[in-house]
Amino acid sequence: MSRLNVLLVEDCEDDALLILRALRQGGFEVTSQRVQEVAALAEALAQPWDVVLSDFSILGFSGMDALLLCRSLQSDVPFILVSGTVGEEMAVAVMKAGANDYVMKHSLTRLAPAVRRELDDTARRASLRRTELALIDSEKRFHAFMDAGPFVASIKDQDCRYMYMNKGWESTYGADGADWIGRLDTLSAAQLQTVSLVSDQDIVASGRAHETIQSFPLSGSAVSYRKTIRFPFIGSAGHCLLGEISTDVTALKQSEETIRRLAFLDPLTALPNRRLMHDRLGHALALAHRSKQHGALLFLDLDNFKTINDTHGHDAGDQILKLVAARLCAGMRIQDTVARTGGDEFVIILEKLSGDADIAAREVDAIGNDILCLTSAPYEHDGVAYRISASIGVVLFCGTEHSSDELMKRADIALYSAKAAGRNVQMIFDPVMQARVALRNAQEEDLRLALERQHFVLHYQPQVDDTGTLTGFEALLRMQHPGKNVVMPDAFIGLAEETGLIVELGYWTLRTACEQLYQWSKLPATALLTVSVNVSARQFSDEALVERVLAIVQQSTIDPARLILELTESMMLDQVDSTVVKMRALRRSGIRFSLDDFGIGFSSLSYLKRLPLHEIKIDREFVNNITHDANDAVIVCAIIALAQGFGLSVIAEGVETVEQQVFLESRGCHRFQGYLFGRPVPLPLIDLSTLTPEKSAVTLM
Ligand SMILES: Nc1nc2c(ncn2[C@@H]2O[C@H](COP(=O)(O)OP(=O)(O)OP(=O)(O)O)[C@@H](O)[C@H]2O)c(=O)[nH]1
Repeated sequence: MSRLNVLLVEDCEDDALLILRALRQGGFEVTSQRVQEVAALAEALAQPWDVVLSDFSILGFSGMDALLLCRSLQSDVPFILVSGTVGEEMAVAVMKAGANDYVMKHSLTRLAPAVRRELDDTARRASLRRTELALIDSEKRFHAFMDAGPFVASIKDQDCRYMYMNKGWESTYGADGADWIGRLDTLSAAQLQTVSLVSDQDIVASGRAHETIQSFPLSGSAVSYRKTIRFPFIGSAGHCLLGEISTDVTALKQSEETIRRLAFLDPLTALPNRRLMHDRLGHALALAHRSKQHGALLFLDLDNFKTINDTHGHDAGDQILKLVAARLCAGMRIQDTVARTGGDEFVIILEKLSGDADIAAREVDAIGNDILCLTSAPYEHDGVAYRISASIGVVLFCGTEHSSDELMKRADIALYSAKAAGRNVQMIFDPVMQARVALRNAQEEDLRLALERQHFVLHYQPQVDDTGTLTGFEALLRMQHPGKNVVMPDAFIGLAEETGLIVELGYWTLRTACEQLYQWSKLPATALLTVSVNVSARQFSDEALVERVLAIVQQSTIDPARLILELTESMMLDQVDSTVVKMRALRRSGIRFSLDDFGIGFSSLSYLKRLPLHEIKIDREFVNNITHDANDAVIVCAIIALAQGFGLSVIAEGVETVEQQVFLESRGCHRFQGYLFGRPVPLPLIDLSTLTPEKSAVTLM
C-alpha cells in the first residue's frame, strides 16, 4: 500500500467519501483534507500534497479557479479534475490550463490508476529538474574553474575543430572564442615543428598524449614559455576529443635558466665556468680521439693582476677581467671554448687542430702568440688606460691517452714555467718541466715538514760598538734536519717566498728570537742586548702583522725596545703607505726598525724621511770594497752622512778586516757586524759568561 496525502476540493460529502473509497480500493493508504471554499483551499495549499482532486462545480467557485490557485501556490502538484457535470469543452480548457487529468465521477475506478500515473510523472519531472539543476550548477562550476585558473584550455571535436575554449585562451591569443568555435587551428606543419608540436590530427590518430614546452613571443612582450599538454579523450558520443591545457611556465623557465647560468657560467664574464669547461674538455678529448685530430688545452693567467686591484680597486679589476674575456672570445674560433676558471685564470680549449703533432704544435704556437698580443694591447676603462699581459701554459692532446685531470695538471705546470720564465710568454708542456715541478713539489713538502717538525734553528751574529762592546745579535735562520748539515737560507728562502711559507717561518723566527731575548733579559750582564730579526716583504704585507708581532712581544714579556726588525728597501717599492702605517703602529709599542742592505736597492731619500726608522745598515757589498774601491768608499761615506743627517744610527755589516773597521770609524760609523767580531753561531756556541753589565764582551767558542 502506498501512502497518499490528498487535498480534496469537494462540496458534496458523499462524493468525497466515494472518491476516498475508490482510492483505497485502488491500493492507497489515504490521508486527506476536504475544502469547499477558496480561502480554505489557499490555506491548505500552504502545506505539501501528493495530489489535488477537485470537483468542477463547487459552491461559490469553479474547478478552473481551484486549478489556477493551485498552480500559483504549488506549481508542480498533480491536479486531477474529478467531476460528474463538466462538459467536454470545459474539460479540455481545464486540461490546457494545466490540470493533469480528468476523471468522471461515474467511473471512479479510473481514479487510482490516474493518480498513480500522475505521481510517477511528477516524480520523474522532479528528478529531471534536479538533474537539470545539477547540470547547470556543474557547468557553472566548470566555467568558473576553467576561467579562473592561470592556464589556457580548449577542447576540439573528432575533426579537430574548436568546441570550447576558456577565457585564458581568449586573452592569450587575443581572439574571441565564439569566432573560433567550429574552426581548425591554422599552424602549418613547419610552424608546428618549430614549436615542437605534432598536429591535432596526428594526436587523434595516435590516440596518445603529447607534451611539450613551447616558447613563443606573446603580445609583443619578450619570449614567453608555455607548457602544453594535449590529450585525446572519449566524448559523450563516443568520439575522440582533443583537450589542450597550457600553463604559463615563463617564471619557471627563467628560474631554470638562472640555475643553469649559476651552475655553468661565471657570473662576472658569463663565460663557461670550471665545471662547464671540464665538460667541454671531455667532449674535446672524445672528438680528438674519433677524428684523430689534435686539440689543445691552454691555461692563461694574467700577469701581476693583483697590482690592478691594489692600485685601481676591485671594481676596475672586474672590468678588466670582463674586457679580457671579451677579447679572448672575439679572438677565438667558433669551435673553441673560452672559460674563466678562477680569479684571473682563463682556460681555452682548441679543437680540430692538425692530426700531425708538429703542425698542431705550430698551430697552437701561432694561436698562443695571437692571444698574448691581444691580451697585452692596452685597455681603457673609465678614461684610464690599463696595461696587462698574460702567461700561457699549453698542452696538446690527441685521443684519450691522458685524462682531463692529467691534461689540466700538465697545462698548469706549463703555465708555472711560463710565469717562472718571466711572464708574457707561452710554454708548451714537456716532461722535463714535469720533473722540475715534481722536484719543486718535493722541496716544498720538505720545507713544510721542516716547519712543522721544528727543523729550523737560529744562529746569532754579534753586533759591537767601536769599543768592542757587544750591543746585540742579529738572529739568522738556518734549516737543520736531525743528523744532517746546516742548510743556509739561500737554499730555501726563495721557495719559502714563492709558497708563502715565509710568513709562518718569519713568525717562528720572531717568536724564537724573542724567547731568547727574554732569557738574556733576566741576567744583568745581557739585559741590555738587542736582537735584530729580518722580516720579509711577504710577511710585512700580512694583514695580521701588527697584531701577531705585538702578541709575540707580549707573550715573551720582553722589552720591545730591545727588538729590532730589519726591513729591506725593496718592500717599500709597492706598498710604502701600508708599510709606513704598520711600522708606526709597531713603533708606538717601542719596537725599532733597521733598514737592511741600504744602498743596493732603490734607495730614495723620501723613504728615509717618511719611515719611522732607528737605524740604517750598510750593505756588506760596499763594506767589502771600501779599502780598495774609491766609488764604494764614496757611497759608504754618503750613507753615513745621510744617516747622521736624519739622526739615524748606522751599522756596517760584513766587516771582516781591521782596515775596514778603521775606515768606517774614521767616517763616523761606530757599530759593526761581521766575521771580524764573530760569525753567526748557534746558541750553545755563544759564551756570555765573561760579560759584565758595564762592558759586554762576547767570546765565541
Ligand atoms: N677584481 C677581481 N679580482 C679578483 C677576482 N678573483 C680573484 N681576484 C684577484 O686576482 C688576483 C690573482 O692574483 P694571482 O694570479 O695570484 O697573482 P697575480 O698578481 O696575477 O700575479 P701572477 O699570476 O703571479 O703574475 C688576486 O689578487 C685576487 O684577489 C675577481 O673576481 N675580481
